[in-house]
Amino acid sequence: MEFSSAVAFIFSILPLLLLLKLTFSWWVSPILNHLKLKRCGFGGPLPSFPLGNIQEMKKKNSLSSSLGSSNLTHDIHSTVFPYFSRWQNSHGKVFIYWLGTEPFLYIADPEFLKKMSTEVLAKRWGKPRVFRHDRDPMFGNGLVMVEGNEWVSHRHVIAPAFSPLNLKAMASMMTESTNQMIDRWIAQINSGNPKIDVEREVVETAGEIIAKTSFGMKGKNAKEVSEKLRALQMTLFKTTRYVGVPFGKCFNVKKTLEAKKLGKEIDKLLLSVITSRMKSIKRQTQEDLLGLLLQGNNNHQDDGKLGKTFTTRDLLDECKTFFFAGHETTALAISWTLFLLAMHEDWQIQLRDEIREVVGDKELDINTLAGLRKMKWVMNEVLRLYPTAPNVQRQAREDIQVDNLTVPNGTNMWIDVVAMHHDPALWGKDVNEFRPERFMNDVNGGCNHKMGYLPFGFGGRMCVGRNLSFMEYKIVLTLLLSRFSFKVSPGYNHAPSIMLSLRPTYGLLLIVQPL
Ligand code: HEM
Repeated sequence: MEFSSAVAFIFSILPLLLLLKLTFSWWVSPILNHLKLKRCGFGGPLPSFPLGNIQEMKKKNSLSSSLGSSNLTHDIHSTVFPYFSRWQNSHGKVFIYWLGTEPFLYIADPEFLKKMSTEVLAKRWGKPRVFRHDRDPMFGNGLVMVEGNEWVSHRHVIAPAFSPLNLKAMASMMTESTNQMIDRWIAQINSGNPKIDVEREVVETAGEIIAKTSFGMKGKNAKEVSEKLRALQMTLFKTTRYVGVPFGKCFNVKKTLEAKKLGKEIDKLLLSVITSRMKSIKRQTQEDLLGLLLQGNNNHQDDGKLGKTFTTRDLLDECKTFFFAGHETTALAISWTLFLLAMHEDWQIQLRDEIREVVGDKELDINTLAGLRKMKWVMNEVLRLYPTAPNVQRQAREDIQVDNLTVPNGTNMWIDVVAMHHDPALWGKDVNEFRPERFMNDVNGGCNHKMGYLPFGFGGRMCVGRNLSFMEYKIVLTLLLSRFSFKVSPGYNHAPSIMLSLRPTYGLLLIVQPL
């Protein structure tokens, strides 16, 4: 065969080869995987090609996704995850379901989780690759997504930035933003409207706080970055997504392009902050997270690497990661707390008394805040009933043996924290009641399994920012409870739902009265 006809032949069979490859990876391979998982001992709802179980996941629960204003129940699992609640009834607390052609191991059994996680070191866990691409504009290769030895070195550099000593310097930034929010509320109340959507307000304030504490941005700039980052999150999570489905992105090209554009704009804004801070690295005095990371890496090299670990790209991804992982989870914990306190006036009074005794006229610093014990029980109980990070995800990077079951290498995992936090078998009959005192003498709140309470995840990958969130939670609540009392507004519609975090779908309308 002549050279030119050989080339022509190769080109003519290329589409066929491509078709075979796609057929194998999207059709044959998932079927083989399904059979393998069945052989390994896992059941679950029957998937169909190409959506897997997505169709069923979109079906609304018969209870409907809104609980209304008259039924302020905390029994929310079947509202926020109706499909998991249905599948649990027929397949138990551990089963396989499918997002498109990707298998996910659903876990709501803490004993299974304990056995599985003791088998695997933190650095050997993966994060679902199928989410990596989807969430790239938000997290890039930041700490939430990075794996293996790279994760070890990122975590090693980042963790000390959250030490109590470093957090101390951030308290005043938090107080400043909260006081600005309080001034807005007073102006609104004085104009005759005491109904405030506390979720919208607190999320906005927490966005500003994290922009200040992460990248040292203030005023208009902080607002712009935080607004763009939030717009990106909305674009990615407010629309119906077909993660795991072949050509899933094509279902929503407009939103995908919008997310990409926002991602680039944010990168540009943050990049200018990072480069100007790198130039003044020797004079580095700012005590925000970026400043601390730069100080920790201050032997600036010419090859684009910052000292031990971080490139400029790494820093950019970490700044975005802090923003996304940090601000909404904390803000929603504060918002759900205000809601629960509005329902339980006795606890508002108890916390106000504690604030008066422990804080009084003292400065709001980390040592003083440590004395707010009841406030910590309240935070724990709020994160039990309304875990703002409602699930934890992993991917197996090796076969994992749990008793007589094998979790095959590559299996994605979805740990349903909402289900475990509302399981009467773990917490008893009062599981759906707000009882902060259950944490009085037990950090695990009386849960009968130590892996049944996971608001901040588990093992070596547990939330690195939890100290920052404890401090922010206590500062914001102390300032708010010292100035206002809260009641649930008759217009509030109780509809917790998932948009990455667990949030109130229609906002959180409370009646706020100055004390
Ligand atoms: C109430 C507030 C918060 C909650 C409920 C929360 C919850 C979580 C959860 C469940 C995880 C996953 C852990 C796992 O995979 O086992 C996580 C990881 C993480 N969180 Fe938080 N978080 C909060 C606040 C924050 C804050 C304030 C920051 C930073 C400013 C932050 C940064 C991170 C990062 C970077 C990770 C990834 C850690 C790693 O994989 O090594 N979080 N968080």
